[in-house]
Amino acid sequence: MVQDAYNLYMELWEKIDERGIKKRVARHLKACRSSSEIIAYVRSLLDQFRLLDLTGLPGDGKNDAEAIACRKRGNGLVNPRIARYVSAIRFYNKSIALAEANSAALAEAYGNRSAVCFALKEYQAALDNIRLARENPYPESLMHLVDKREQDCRQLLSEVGEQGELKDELAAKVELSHEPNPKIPQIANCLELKHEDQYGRCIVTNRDLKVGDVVIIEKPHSTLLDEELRYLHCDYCNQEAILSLIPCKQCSIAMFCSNACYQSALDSYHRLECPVLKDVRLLFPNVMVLAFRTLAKTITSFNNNLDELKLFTECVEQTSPSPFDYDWTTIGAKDMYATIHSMSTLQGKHTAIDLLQHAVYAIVMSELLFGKTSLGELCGTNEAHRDFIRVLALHLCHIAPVNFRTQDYMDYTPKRREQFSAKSHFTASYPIMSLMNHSCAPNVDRIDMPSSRAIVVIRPIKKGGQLFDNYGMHYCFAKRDERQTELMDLYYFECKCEACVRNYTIYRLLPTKLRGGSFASVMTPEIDEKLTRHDKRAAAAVLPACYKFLEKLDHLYPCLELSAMQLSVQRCFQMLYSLESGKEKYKDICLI
Ligand SMILES: C[S@@+](CC[C@H](N)C(=O)[O-])C[C@H]1O[C@@H](n2cnc3c(N)ncnc32)[C@H](O)[C@@H]1O
Repeated sequence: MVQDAYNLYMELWEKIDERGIKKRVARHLKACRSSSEIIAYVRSLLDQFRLLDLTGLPGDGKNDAEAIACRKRGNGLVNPRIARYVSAIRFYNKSIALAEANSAALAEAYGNRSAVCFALKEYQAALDNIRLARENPYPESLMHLVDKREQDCRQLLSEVGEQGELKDELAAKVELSHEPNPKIPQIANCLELKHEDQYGRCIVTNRDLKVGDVVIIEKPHSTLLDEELRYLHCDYCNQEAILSLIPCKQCSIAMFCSNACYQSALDSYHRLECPVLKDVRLLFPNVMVLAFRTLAKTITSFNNNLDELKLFTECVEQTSPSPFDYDWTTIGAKDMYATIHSMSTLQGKHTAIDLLQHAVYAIVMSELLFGKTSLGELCGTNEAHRDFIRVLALHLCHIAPVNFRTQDYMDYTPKRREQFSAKSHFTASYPIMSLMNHSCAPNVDRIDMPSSRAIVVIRPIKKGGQLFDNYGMHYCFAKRDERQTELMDLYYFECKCEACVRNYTIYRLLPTKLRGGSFASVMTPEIDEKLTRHDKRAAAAVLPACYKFLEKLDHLYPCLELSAMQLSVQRCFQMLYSLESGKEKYKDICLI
């Protein structure tokens, strides 16, 4: 088993340290005039210490024996005395992912999933799984069980009728609060891009914005599903699909909610990444896996024409376009990539050690692509092409940690007081939103939705003011020194936001500034109790009053009441708009 890419880079750094050549290596890296030189130098160091050995990687592939073992683990959980059906389905899904295409192991895994669907009263899903089982060599000896189940499903469906998903009338669509920009319909027309010496590019408003205004609703360029959800959600659209996931025919990693999603993934990135996805997941943290997927998607969108892609990236680097320069009503995949390629890379600000780390990552990614995917054949012995891929990988490794973000969904957590809680869903790249700079006391918040993200104003912003996002370092939850160190380490800037300049205190120590029960008059104990019970109607009803509170009392900022209200608003957003696990509906049938 080889070590992950982080440990590989650490080992390289230790060897450099042992040899007493740290300073020399750092000087050399900082003096490199191009990414190509950095890559060549780091490669020579890896070779010198004989560290780059990827032969021990497990690789990927179908494995019937493992598939059968997983199915048996699932079977252990469907015993009526245990009745952990949802956990069982996770094992069946893993079994489906691992089983050889067109095998009895695959057929049986579908067959067993159909049994659990039946137990969960999901009769249509049970029939779909029975069809999938029959499309594969399902054992004749067990066929009578499936026949009987099929008959029962049809009978029960004809009795109860097909139960369409209950449409949630409260899950209203989030909409922009102002006219959309005609060329960039995902943003309000009042937003403009500016450049300021202190921040670089930033987004400002040309009109007053009030609390509750939704000003951006953006779809991601690329996403990467959280590892824990691999056997529960679709790898392409990220939706929960526990009863209907189908496997990639080649790898044991990606599962999809439909053939349409499978095909879309293949056409945009999965065909190229498929042979190495398991290794890449093993070797890299999520943001870097998304950098890798972005690389695969980009090569694919240029139809593997590396010369054209090279010319294109050179042109983007010379002209430095911003996402505001494109007409998004007609934008194609290539220009879409330009909006990623021109994201902030912190060019020139990297420390030598970061350059070393990212170069190691880029080299490992490229080696996997050359060694195990069709890109090896495509590049052949063309060293210029290989060099270009390494350089492009390095560029994306610089972009990813600064710009790619994770977003949440609401998982069903029956053991907690609040039955749903936010859990990591996927990592995503958003070209427009990533132009927002950070403040430890942000004036906007994010609404995570199933396949997009919205930006909503949480403090009034005057005409000409900048929209400030929060990069995970909020003054309520971390002290100034801690925030500043973190922001410098990750994003290379010294934060001079109002919370840093005025040294706002953390949440627990914030002063209360309202006399009487003004906060409690909006967020009454009764409403709070309803929110705890996940009452969406209550969340929708209380939001306008929360906005009014934040708008009217902003002059008292910072204080406990305003921060508490911002937290309540975030809680309402999650309840109303985030993807919510459907597992709750099985709570009376089984243990989740
Ligand atoms: C995601 S980008 C934001 C957009 C960026 N300004 C640009 O030009 O593309 C993050 C980078 O913006 C800069 N930045 C963000 N917030 C900042 C702040 N409060 N002060 C100074 N620079 C900031 C830092 O260089 C940071 O690494």
